[in-house]
Amino acid sequence: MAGVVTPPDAGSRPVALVRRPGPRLAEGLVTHVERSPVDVDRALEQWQAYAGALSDAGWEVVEVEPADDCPDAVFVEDAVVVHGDLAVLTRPGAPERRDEVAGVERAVRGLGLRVATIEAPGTLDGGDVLRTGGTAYVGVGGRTNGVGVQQLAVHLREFGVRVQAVPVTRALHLKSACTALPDGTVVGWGPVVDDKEAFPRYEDVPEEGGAHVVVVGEGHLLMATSAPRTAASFRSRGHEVTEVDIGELEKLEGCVTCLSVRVRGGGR
Ligand SMILES: NC(=O)NCCC[C@H](N)C(=O)O
Repeated sequence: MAGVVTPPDAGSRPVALVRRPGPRLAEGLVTHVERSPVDVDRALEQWQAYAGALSDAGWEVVEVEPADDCPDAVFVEDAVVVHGDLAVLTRPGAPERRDEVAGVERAVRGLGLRVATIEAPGTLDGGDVLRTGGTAYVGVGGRTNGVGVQQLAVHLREFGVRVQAVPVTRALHLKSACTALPDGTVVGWGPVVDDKEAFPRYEDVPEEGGAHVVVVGEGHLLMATSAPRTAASFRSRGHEVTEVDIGELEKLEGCVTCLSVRVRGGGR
């Protein structure tokens, strides 16, 4: 498949972990949207194009072993938070998703990362962890609880990261509601951002999908095609924007951020 290598081989490019969607994808959880039929073959094509876009942007794309019994495994970001050379394996808030973590652990160990864990009664989903400017904002109220935030803070203390809990009640994850541009501006879909004041710089975007940006290079953003007006506005501000259609994955409340875990430096 274009752009994807399975075993990690030594190289200087930063690594992006991805996990291919399995045959049970259409059974994935939905919380804030109505369930609609998912075309699994089309989702696989869209995922391949997403992985290809990361590769084209300079990332070494490494596949986590498939987890065919876990419908939501493609949303690999939720199973691990990688900071420097440390991989914090999560304890997903949805019990249905906890079996996803074992394969992700093997992948991060294979990359040479150190491993820490979130333990019961803590819960944490990677999609709730928004890092920008030395702070990790962690969404609490959906899949992540306060104990999970405290445990993450302990794990990230060695990096000098400030951890701040923020409420999430209107979206699945914090990063379903907002993400950050390279300059630290948090961009969000207003109707689902609980506390805009939590961020030093915050801006509304005109489309829900516009709240999801992955910074894949200097000034280079990866976004979904579902937010063309936001993409145009970011381009007019000097960003390069690559757009990918992830429509089948959006039906399961997925977004561009949750389909990969970016490992910048560290590990090997
Ligand atoms: N970080 C994310 O936004 N992950 C999306 C997870 C979607 C999945 N259907 C779930 O409900 O867990």
